[in-house]
Amino acid sequence: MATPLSKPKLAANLSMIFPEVEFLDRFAAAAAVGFRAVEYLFPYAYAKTEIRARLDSWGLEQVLFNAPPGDFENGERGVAGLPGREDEFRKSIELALDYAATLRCPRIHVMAGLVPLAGDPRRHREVYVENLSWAAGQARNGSVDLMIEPLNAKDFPGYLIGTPQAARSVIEEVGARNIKLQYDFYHAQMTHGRLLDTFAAEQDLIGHVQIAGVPGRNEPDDSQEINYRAVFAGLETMGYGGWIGCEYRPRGETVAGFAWAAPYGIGPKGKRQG
Ligand SMILES: O=C(O)C(=O)[C@H](O)CO
Ligand SMILES: [Mg+2]
Repeated sequence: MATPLSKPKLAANLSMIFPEVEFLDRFAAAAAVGFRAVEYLFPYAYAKTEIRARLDSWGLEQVLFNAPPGDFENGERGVAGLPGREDEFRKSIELALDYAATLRCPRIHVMAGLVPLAGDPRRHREVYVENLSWAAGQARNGSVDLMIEPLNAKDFPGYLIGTPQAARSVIEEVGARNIKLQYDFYHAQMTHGRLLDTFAAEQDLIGHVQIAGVPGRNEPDDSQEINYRAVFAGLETMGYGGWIGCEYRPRGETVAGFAWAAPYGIGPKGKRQG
């Protein structure tokens, strides 16, 4: 029997899909195929008013972006857990919150950073907890949730937070209601599998979800390992009503690859969802 059709709230990740068009034109491209919400990595190369204008023009909700990650081009993946970078971290959060206010974005992913081979993970974790405690207080005034996302060790060797359990441990130690877990099914499958079980175990902390196919991080379709029809049905059964970020690299032209999303109203004839 076919899995009952769920109605996942899909958000377009504009850092990954529509690579064939300029970033600021991706908002129109997402709206044209039926998305009502967008997320991306870093908006800082653009004036926040430029982005706000596109969200308004195309009736899009901004659901997530990342705090500045340090020197991303040279391999840094966050500074929140890097000893000695505390001042830079605080300035990065102030900038991210300034963008979040204009973009009316309720979630910011705060990347933890990489632990060097000679580094002490305990010290890095200590710094991450201290920085997140400070940042949670800053974000609370603007009703912003700060997200922690476990990243898989194959793509992100040395990343400070590799499992949902490690994320939970940090969140519980920080003890702030606005620090939440970002559950990316791509990283979860690359790291541990048992996707819906681990989702259920951490659901009380989960504030955002992302998806992609495994192993290619391409379209989340039947050519890849994860059965997303079953995942969406499971999320619906568990009462997850949040956004699901489509954070995948299209194999070819983005719109040609939306067959997987057609049942959810996304595609060349996309009808606005919800
Ligand atoms: O890589 C991912 O899955 C993310 O969502 C991070 O925000 C960027 O690396
Ligand atoms: Mg992700």
